[in-house]
Amino acid sequence: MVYVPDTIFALATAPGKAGVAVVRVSGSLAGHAGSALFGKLPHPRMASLRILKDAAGRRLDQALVLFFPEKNSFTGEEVLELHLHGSVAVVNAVLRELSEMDGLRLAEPGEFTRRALENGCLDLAQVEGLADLIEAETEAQRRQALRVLSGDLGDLAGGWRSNLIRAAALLEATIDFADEEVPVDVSPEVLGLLGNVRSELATEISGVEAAERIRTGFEVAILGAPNVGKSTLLNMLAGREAAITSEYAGTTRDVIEVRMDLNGLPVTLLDTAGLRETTDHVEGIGIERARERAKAADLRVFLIEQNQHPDFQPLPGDIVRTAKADVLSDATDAVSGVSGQGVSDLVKEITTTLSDRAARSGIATRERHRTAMGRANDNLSAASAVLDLGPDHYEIAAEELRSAIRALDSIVGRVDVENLLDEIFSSFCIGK
Ligand SMILES: Nc1nc2c(c(=O)[nH]1)N(C=O)[C@@H](CNc1ccc(C(=O)N[C@@H](CCC(=O)O)C(=O)O)cc1)CN2
Ligand SMILES: Nc1nc2c(ncn2[C@@H]2O[C@H](COP(=O)(O)OP(=O)(O)OP(=O)(O)O)[C@@H](O)[C@H]2O)c(=O)[nH]1
Repeated sequence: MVYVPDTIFALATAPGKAGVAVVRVSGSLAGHAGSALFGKLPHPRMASLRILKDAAGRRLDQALVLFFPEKNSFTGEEVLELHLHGSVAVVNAVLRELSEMDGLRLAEPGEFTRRALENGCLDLAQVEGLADLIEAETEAQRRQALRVLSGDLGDLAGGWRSNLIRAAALLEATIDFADEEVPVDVSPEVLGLLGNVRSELATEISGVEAAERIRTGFEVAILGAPNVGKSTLLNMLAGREAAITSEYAGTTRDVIEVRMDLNGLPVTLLDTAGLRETTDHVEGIGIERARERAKAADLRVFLIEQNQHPDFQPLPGDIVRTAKADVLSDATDAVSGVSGQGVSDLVKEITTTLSDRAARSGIATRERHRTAMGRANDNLSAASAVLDLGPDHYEIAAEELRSAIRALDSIVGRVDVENLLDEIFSSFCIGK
């Protein structure tokens, strides 16, 4: 018997009151569900205004409806979209009506996208891009996610794949004719192909770190002695009273986080406990946390009281400013969270530093991609090494090429990814 998946439905827009709410239905019964709710289906992919009614003929809502035939929809299945008045009562009534129809059930998180993947409408990298696009809060995140959703990573991997398949074919041809006179030595061409792929892999691998930061955010820690004005500066940067400030040294103990959008880059600012020797147990824990988070941060901003020698060492690339610019006679390279002096200059320096790092990102965005590319790269360097040993070793080289191709195929989910799917889709919201 042919397996027919359930028809699924869910609210696709955010729950709660809204101008319009979209309920999506996908599966072989989507068209039936539409006919049951409002009669004759509209032209495919054309919006049409209809009265939705329950099984007893009572009105549920007046809605714009869309029908996508099989193979011509987001999921690749029949899809029905109901653009409802966005009230809790309307949405609940329509969801209840759908749940009472035979063969229909509520979708699991990410299940629409999972079907798009299973039906070949999206590859695995595009699914990741879609997840990132929905999570995107800043411009850099949106642009990066959209690139992956559009298939750029799959295209890149596909290009490498073609080159490696050509290289493998050249080797196979030589292997097949091993006992005969082979007129041409294929190894220069094969090495050329491998060399190109390897250098592009190396570039992409080196960009993943920056792309991961764009995805998850850069961390910037504000550090300095107690009372130097770290919390006051954080509040000025955040534009709100995120951290408690006081004249008592040792006020901040937990790490305070503030999310910001700096020129399109997602940044988490960290306010930390003032660094000093202390006998206070709780303050000591705070200082330990401050040191750990500062170490892991992408960038550190050190605030230093004029004429004081801090007992901590800025790393190269870190930013150093003198505190309390407003009470200094010479406020060069100083900043004040009270008067705002030097703040825009500080923000500019943080932004420039992080933008330079973000610019190193390529197309690949995840550790998963880096691992796959790294494995392919290892296979290719092994292949290149054995090629130099002569035609007797071409079989081994060809095997390494096949492994490299398999590694690259895992990027788009062509192989070896079944176990990943649950993990990837569990992060989706229902209705996506
Ligand atoms: N109302 C609505 N808006 C939406 C979506 C949606 O599902 N519904 N999307 C959902 O995420 C996004 C748009 N993405 C979509 C991607 C593919 C298809 C689609 O029908 N694809 C078919 C046909 C392509 C074509 O004819 O050009 C296909 O891929 O075969 C629809 C929406 C954002 N906006
Ligand atoms: N004049 C002046 N006073 C400041 C400035 N920044 C902070 N202060 C004052 O300095 C004191 C300490 O400020 P905080 O922002 O709490 O300092 P902190 O570095 O977070 O202190 P800890 O939590 O103890 O590490 C408060 O009385 C602030 O009002 C500044 O730029 N100029």
